[in-house]
Amino acid sequence: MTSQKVSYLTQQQSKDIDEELFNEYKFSVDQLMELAGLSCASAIAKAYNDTNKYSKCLVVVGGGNNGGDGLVCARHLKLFGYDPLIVYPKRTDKELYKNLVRQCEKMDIKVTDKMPSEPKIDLIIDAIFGFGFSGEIREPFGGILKELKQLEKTTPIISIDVPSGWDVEKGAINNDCIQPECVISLTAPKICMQNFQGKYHFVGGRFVPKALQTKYKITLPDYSGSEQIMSPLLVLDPRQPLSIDSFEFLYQAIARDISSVYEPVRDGLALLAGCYILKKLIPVPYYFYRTIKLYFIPYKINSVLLKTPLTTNSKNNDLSLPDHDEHWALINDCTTPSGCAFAQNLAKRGYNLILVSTEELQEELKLLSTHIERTFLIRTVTVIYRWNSPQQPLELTSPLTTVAGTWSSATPPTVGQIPLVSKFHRAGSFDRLETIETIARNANLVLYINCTRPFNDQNLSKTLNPAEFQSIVNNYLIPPMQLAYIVLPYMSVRRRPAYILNVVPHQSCLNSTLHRLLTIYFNARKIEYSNRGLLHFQTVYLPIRWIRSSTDVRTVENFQKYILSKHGLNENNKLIWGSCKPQIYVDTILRQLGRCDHSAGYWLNALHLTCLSILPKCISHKLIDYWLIMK
Ligand SMILES: NC(=O)C1=CN([C@@H]2O[C@H](COP(=O)(O)OP(=O)(O)OC[C@H]3O[C@@H](n4cnc5c(N)ncnc54)[C@H](OP(=O)(O)O)[C@@H]3O)[C@@H](O)[C@H]2O)[C@H](O)CC1
Ligand SMILES: [K+]
Repeated sequence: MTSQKVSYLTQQQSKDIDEELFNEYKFSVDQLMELAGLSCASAIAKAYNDTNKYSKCLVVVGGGNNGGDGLVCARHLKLFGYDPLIVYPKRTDKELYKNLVRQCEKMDIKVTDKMPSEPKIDLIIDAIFGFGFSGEIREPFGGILKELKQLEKTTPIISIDVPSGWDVEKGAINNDCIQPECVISLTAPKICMQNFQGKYHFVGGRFVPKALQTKYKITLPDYSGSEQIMSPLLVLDPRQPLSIDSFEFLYQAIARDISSVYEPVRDGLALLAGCYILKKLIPVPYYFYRTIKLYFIPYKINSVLLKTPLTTNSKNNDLSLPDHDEHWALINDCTTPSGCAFAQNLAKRGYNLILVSTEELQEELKLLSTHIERTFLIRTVTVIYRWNSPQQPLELTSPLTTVAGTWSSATPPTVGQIPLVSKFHRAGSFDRLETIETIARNANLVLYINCTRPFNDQNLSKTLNPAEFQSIVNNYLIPPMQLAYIVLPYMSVRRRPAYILNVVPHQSCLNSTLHRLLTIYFNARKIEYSNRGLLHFQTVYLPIRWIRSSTDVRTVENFQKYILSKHGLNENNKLIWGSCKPQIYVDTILRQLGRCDHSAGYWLNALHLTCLSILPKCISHKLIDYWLIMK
């Protein structure tokens, strides 16, 4: 999914909208079918664009409009250079369908009744049933779907609108159901697509007038320009071993705020999720396991942490930190322009910094850390996230090991006290928590979450291939989430104030998955924290212009190089300052946390920020824009 929000339709809604398009809006079936089929062919051409590898397409056509879409799609595929073959076992006795078949035959597309016996096919297009499907599958389609299920092992299946045989709302109801690699939802995804685990999900069928959309209170894709399809909604490559902390989780979690639904069983689920062997013993679908793990473990851990306050005052306590009385701030994604600028601003005020960035940027991270230590005479610790190699434990690059306390195997730690020594490393299950907990032990003032990636930027997600997109998501979206889940309770236990500042450089980020997830999370935890005046959460919009002007962001490497060349490092490899002006925010944060004297400046800033937050976005963004230029 891009983090763009699109409504999921029930079967009834789909039928109602369909009917209204025909009856009220006076579209004819063939008009909409043409557009539907064209979007499908366009999506296929986009996802399977290597016509040397993917040439022979088997289009399996059912008796309803979904089948009609398939016939149209076949015709366009032919025009796009593919070699389609149509299997049409139960021909519809209607003029429209006869015409569609004739058009195909005239274009040298073979139409047969039976599945080819020795199919040498590269792609299968499933146009058997769409949202009109219900009940038990009747023949000949039962047999055909069984055959497709076998072929699925070697050949990608692309389903039009709904994977055939799936319940339009419940999804795949048993293991016999096909699992397409790609689905092109028409008009909007049907509810079953919330369980889709394939590689590509497109939305097409750009024909719904605004008024109809308003009437049904649905959100449809925000197609760019003249596009007939929206870029993949959810991009996962099942062939690549997925990091357990994948984007899919966010997608699932966002799809519904499960915290309220599952509250009564939350602890049970968290425990289940914590059992690494569960995945091996019980064949639960991977996404399910992943979801419960990522969503429920934090709750469990949080409660453990909250119940086990660590007596940091005790002299012989393992966790007494040498820097307990110092101010430490954590900056996530500190190699971005704004992250870098915030780091320098905090350092200027005497804060020691925990600088977090991803593996690919470790050189830059080192550079930044040295630069800051030298310039501001403070201490820094660098932490690297390594999300792409789940086998390897996370590494801390600086002396955090020395401040994390010592443990003996005779007194193993509790969940809340996981040490860094490798023999306690809980591979798999609690992977990565060590780092995060260590951060929590050390960051005694500000937790800064920097979310400066324009994930919603449509052009970006379009220009990156699925693997790259996923890597960006894993690298830049998940760390802040985990930090938020794990670090906050820790800080709360020690009565350390936490200030989450979510910095976004692009308007679209305000609708981003991360932002929404953080908001859900913080709203849920607000009472717990705000009673003690410990949690502040704020999103600020710092417009940075590089996104719009970006030229070549087709690869992650280029993307990062681009960021660095533009905002992080110049050609001489010398650090330059970030492009935003964070001083004002840093001041405000520190004052709000009581770390600075209150002053007229504080109130002005507070007022300023409050005003901005209550103004409509379109105005506040303009104002901040203007304000930054003026400064
Ligand atoms: N507004 C839009 O988004 C548009 C979407 N289009 C496409 O139209 C389909 C929906 O088409 P519809 O004709 O309403 O229904 P289907 O094609 O999905 O299904 C009807 C055919 O399937 C047969 N069927 C149904 N259930 C079974 C079953 N259990 N076993 C076997 N066969 C079944 C049914 O057979 P009958 O014998 O009952 O007639 C029909 O043949 C939508 O999904 C989009 O793909 C439009 O093209 C444009 C507007
Ligand atoms: K289908």
